[in-house]
Parts: sequence; structure tokens; C-alpha cells
Amino acid sequence: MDQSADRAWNECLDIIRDNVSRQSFTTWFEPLEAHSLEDEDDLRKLTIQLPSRFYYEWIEEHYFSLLRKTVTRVLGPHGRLVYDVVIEQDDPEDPDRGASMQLPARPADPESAPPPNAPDEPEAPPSSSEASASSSEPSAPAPSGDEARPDDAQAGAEGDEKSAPPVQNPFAIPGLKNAEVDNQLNDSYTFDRFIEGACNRLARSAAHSIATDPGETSFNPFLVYGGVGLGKTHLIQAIGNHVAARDASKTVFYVSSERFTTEFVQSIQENQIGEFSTFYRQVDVLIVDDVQFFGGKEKTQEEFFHIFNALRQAGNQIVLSADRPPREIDGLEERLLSRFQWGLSADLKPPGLDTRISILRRKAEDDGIDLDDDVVEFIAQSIESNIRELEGALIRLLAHATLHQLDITLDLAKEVLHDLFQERAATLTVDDIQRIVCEHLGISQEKMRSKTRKRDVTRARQIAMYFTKKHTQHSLKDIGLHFGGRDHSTVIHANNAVEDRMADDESFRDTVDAIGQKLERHGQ
Ligand SMILES: Nc1ncnc2c1ncn2[C@@H]1O[C@H](COP(=O)(O)OP(=O)(O)OP(=O)(O)O)[C@@H](O)[C@H]1O
Repeated sequence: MDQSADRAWNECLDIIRDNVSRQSFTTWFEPLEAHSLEDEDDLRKLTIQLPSRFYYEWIEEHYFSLLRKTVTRVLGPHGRLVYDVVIEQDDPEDPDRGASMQLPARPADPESAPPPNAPDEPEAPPSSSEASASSSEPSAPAPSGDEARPDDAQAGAEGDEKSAPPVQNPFAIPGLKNAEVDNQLNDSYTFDRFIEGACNRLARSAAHSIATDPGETSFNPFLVYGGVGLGKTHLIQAIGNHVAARDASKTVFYVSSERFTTEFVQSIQENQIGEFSTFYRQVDVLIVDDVQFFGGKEKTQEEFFHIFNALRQAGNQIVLSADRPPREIDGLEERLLSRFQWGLSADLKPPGLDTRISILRRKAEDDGIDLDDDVVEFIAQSIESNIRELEGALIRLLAHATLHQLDITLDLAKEVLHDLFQERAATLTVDDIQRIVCEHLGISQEKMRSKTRKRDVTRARQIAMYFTKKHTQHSLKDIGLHFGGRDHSTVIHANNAVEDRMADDESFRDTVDAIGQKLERHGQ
């Protein structure tokens, strides 16, 4: 073993650990080992071993820029990462089977300076990664894309390039026409890959009409809202991909509200606000993700308000997403809120079992994996309210099977998901659950733990017990003690009462789902 390689790779791992979710780290990075560290010409080459092509493709697709920045930080500007990929023994198609191959990581993208801090905009630039990169102190590489989110627990669907920090304002390139700008869409987010179910039917069908006739329907703006990982980004990007594929003359542009804000701040600092406004006013289909981040950012809202009006007047299509209904977005100006409500707002609900099964089957099919029905059903039954997590579980299972060269069986699925749930359970405490349930239902934690049997308090207590049983490892007896010294039969009763009422009462189910989503955001 090459000790210098080991040391360098361990340093890389320390940085990576801080920039990806725990689950991603355990799945994709922890098992990797360094092979060698060599100086060649001007380069310092760190070779790491990857267990399969599948690993190589996944890592390259999802963590390319994170790895590049990490290696540059550890080895300096001449550092390069090389992958030593073990070719699967049992792939008869592969002429190199049983061997290993060396692949350099992709060449680096040109970097440009990050935006300095905004002196006169009240809100801080949203990307902490940029702030740290602009410091002269050595700093961790920029967490980017989904990895930047602390609540991102999936091992599968994250992409560190999805919303990478802006390297250059597209509008600031002299002579560049909107049509020549990269539309920032992920081309795998298509209607074809978006599985339809009762949970998303209205939103999907409206999205499809808009994609066929952008700007021509009464759904303008079109706002899709819903909880974490339910397909908002996928659906709004599917509109963009559909338009772009049908009519190359149309400018489609996807931007997250965070990136819009950063570029707005940057354009003020660089005296390019005119170019910024002109660019956005000429987009035929403007797609803005996660508009809840506009909340409290007055200047950005004002700029977006004017862009919105100009686009709407010109008959251009505006597509938005948010993690909650627009009226629940804090700090949104009334005039912008009313505009967000002009067209159609459609929500995405957590998918039912059949839809979850269809999604898993489709993902497995796309990856060329043949999965037994019992495995698919087991995963679909275990993960109820977040499609990203559903995908993450599947990917984790595939990665585990590849790494240890095992067949994918029901037992293996149980083992891998058990680990996953244990990791998650470790992050949510009874106190977290009680607090989140109480906040959502507007009662105090003292009341929840008290002896009172008032109906609203009893209901909140039962919901909190239900989630405590679901998300933690506490025994029934232990859970009862956390709720004012009740016994285990009360916990069983609470759990059954919640399940029964969820089956009969749609509005109660929506409340429990909404709390479940909040817990997921916290627990990831
Ligand atoms: N109906 C669906 N059919 C197939 N895949 C889906 C569907 N809905 C979501 N997905 C997949 O689930 C993952 C998460 O979806 P997406 O990122 O669009 O969720 P989101 O609601 O935007 O999440 P967030 O709230 O974190 O922004 C993606 O990989 C997406 O392709």
C-alpha cells in the first residue's frame, strides 16, 4: 500500500465527508481506496480504485466537480485524479473482463472568480460555497447542486452539477444571443421518464399542455408545489426539454431562485444589471425552481416582478416551483404573490404504492437491472413519501450488490434498507419529533407531555407517537415515557388510531403527510 496515497486520499475523504450527505458518503466514498500517488511530468496523480464501471459512471456523473475541487485543494493546482476501475468478472461482453482499467477524471472546467460579497443588497449571496471560495484562506470545496443541501439524504438522485454555482453570467457575455445560452436543463428530466399517478396527474397534464403550447394556455404562470423529492424539478424541466426538442428557435432557460439571486447581486456589482434584465426578458420559457427562496429578498423580488410582467405581457411562458403553496411563502411581497396565483398552481402529493412500484421498475429498467417483484415491492412499501429517497434506496442496493458482488435478493434489500433506516433514525430524536408536530399543529410541547385529554392535544400526541415509533429505535415502553409517562398500550393505540384515520380521512392524511415531510427534511 502506498502510504502517501493513503494520506492524500484520507484528506480528500475528510473534505468530501463535509460536502455530501452521510448516506452518500457511506455508499460512494467510504469503500474506496487509494492505489498510488505519482508525479508525472507536471502532474501529481492520485489513483483510486473503483469496484466497477457502475461506480465509475455514477461518481463521474454525480461528483465530478466536487472531486475535482477536492483534489485541487489537497494536491494543488497540478493534482489529478485517476480511477483504477476493476472490470466485472462476469460481464461476458467486456473484452477486458477480469482486468482493471485506468481512466483519468474528465478534464477540468474553466473556473472563474466567484462573486464578491454584495455591499448593498440586504440579503447575503445564497451560496456559502462561493463565499468560502473567495476567501484567501484554504477552504472546503464548494458543495454544489443537491449536495449543498443539508437535508439531502438520498444516495442516488443527487447531482453535483445540477445547480453548480454560476461560473459566468450568461447575460454578461458580449454578443451572446439568448438562443446560444445553455438552457441548464437536465436532459433526463423528460415527460417520458415522469411516471404518472393520482398524486401528480393534474400537474403532469397541465405541464404537458404548457409544453405543447407555451404561453398560449391560461396556465401562465404555472406553479408546481409540493414536498421534498416529489418531482417538482423533474416536471418543470420536462416542460423545458419538451419545448427545446420541438422548437429550437425558442429560448428556454432554467434557473434556481438561489442562482437567480446570486447573479442578480453579481450583476449589480459588475454594473451589468441592464444585461441581466435584458437577458431574462427575452426568454421564451423561463423556469424558476424553488421560488420560496425569494422570501424576504426585497430587491430580488422587485427585479423578478418586473421581469415577470415583461414576460407575461409578451406572452412568454413562466414556470415556477415551490416547496409549499405560494400563500405560505414567508416574506413574499403581496404583488408578487398575487401574480404567482394568476395562472395555475398544481400540487404534487406523495405517491401511492402503485406509483412507487412503477417508478422503481422504470428506474431499474433504465439502469438495465432486472429486479424481482418482491424486492421492488419491499422497497416501495418501506419508503412512502419521497421519490428521491426511493431512488436513493434502489441505488444504494445496487451499489452494495456491485461492491460485494452479491445477487440482489429480498434479504439483501432488507439488510441494506435496515442500515439506511438506522442511519436516519440516529438523526431524529423524540424531542425533534414532538417539536415539529407541535409547531405544525400549533400546540405547546408541555401540553403534549401533560395529562390533558383535550381533543386537539390528544390528536397531536398520537401523531407524534406514531412518528416516534416509525422513525426511532425506542421501545414502545420508552416512547410512552417520553409522552408524560404513558404505558406501551397507549402507544400501540395511538399508532393504530393514526393509521385508521389516515385510511378514512383525507384531510387528516394530508396533515400527517405534511408533518412527515417536515420530519424528513430534518432527519436527512
Ligand atoms: N413521477 C416521477 N416519475 C419518475 N421519477 C420521478 C418522479 N417524481 C420524481 N422523480 C425522481 O425523483 C427525484 C427527485 O425529484 P425532483 O428533484 O424533481 O424533486 P423535487 O420535488 O424538485 O425535490 P426538492 O424538493 O428537493 O427540490 C428525481 O430523480 C426525479 O427524476
